[in-house]
Amino acid sequence: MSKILIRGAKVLGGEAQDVLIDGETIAATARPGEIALGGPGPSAEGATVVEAEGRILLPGLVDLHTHLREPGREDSETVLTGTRAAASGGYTAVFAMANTFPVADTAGVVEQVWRLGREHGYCDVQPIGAVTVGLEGRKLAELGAMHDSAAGVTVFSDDGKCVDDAVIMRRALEYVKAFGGVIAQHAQEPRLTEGAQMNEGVVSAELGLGGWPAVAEESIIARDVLLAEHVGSRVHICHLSTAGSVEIVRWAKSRGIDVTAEVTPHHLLLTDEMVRTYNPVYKVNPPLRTERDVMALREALADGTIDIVATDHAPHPHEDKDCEWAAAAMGMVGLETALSVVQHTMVETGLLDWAAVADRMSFAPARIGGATGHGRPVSAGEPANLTLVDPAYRGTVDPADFASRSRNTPYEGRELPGRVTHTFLRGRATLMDGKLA
Ligand SMILES: NC(=O)N[C@@H](CC(=O)O)C(=O)O
Repeated sequence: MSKILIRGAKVLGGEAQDVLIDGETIAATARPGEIALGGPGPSAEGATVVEAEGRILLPGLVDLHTHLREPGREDSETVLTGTRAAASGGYTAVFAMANTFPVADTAGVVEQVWRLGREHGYCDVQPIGAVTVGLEGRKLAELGAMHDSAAGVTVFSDDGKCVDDAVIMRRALEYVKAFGGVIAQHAQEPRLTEGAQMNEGVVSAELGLGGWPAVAEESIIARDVLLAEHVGSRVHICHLSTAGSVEIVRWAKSRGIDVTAEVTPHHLLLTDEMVRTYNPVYKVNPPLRTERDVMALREALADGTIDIVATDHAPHPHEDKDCEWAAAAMGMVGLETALSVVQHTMVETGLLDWAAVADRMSFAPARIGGATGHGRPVSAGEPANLTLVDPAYRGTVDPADFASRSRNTPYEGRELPGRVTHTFLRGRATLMDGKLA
């Protein structure tokens, strides 16, 4: 059994402590020096020492919204490359979206993705099952069979597409209620977004690009929180992007409706002004919105209206992005920059402390998705799923450094703070001194 002693890190940004990992679990936490000096409790003899003074120790990050692309689009990402990217970004568990080829709408496909995650061992992969067959929105997929499979699916989503039929959405909410599952909705009213290319507003009018109105997102969220209330079931809203969406979720929570919501790092930082460059790296679903929306999303993440940060890591190969705006695929990679963007937008602005970051990026997503063994306190007896961050680091984003197979980052050349130096999955370093194991 291998031992690792992490010395002097600020646990969740608080007091500096020593943390001893023995095998797959945290064996002890103590004041600096205590464990090494052979105080009472487990011995650190023979342990590999990680000097971590000035660093922040967090529970391993959990991403509720990752596109791993396997099966079917291995030219963009595979379970292996995507989980390596996850480990690089400090993640110990990711939820893999169902919009693969074939779609993850059967027990067979979700089990395949889950097995690949286990075999590669960089990060736990929890497949998300499709809500409807083929993501077509017409017929419920085999939700029960996916739940009962080895993959144990509890989160279902047609992400990339909206479950726009209210009756199908109602049935899905009713169905998952039986086993405590959750429907993660991609809120996009399809008729209101036909031909949409970017946020509908001043910039879209000036550029003459098809507008994507905020109401297309907000109307679906309003409907779905009411459906969740009616059915007495649980709904999760993917990638909130507008100030109005925040208001609806805030209202729903004040009514006691069982709703949770996520925001992506890019919606916390970037606006539709970027589209003036016509660089398709900024093309994403939902689209980048306005400064006012960005500020509302930050406040909502700070006050808990928005529960979590989820990356919506959406890898695309060069040829699908290096083309004219209208033809380009939507989406950005995010796993390897998420924590830095959150540090920049939320911690360095004073909106969140590190303990709250641990909540929004580990505790809460693990709870929403039911990721066993993840999002646990950093204390003795818990599984050693941990992330070590150097918050003082300043560097420029270079996509050539990415472990992801795709490079479609909107942050190329941008200076962002912080760096994940180590990631531990059940006591094993998947990332050590910034290098993948
Ligand atoms: N978020 C994105 O812009 N893209 C996602 C799916 C989606 O369209 O939501 C993808 O799978 O590429």
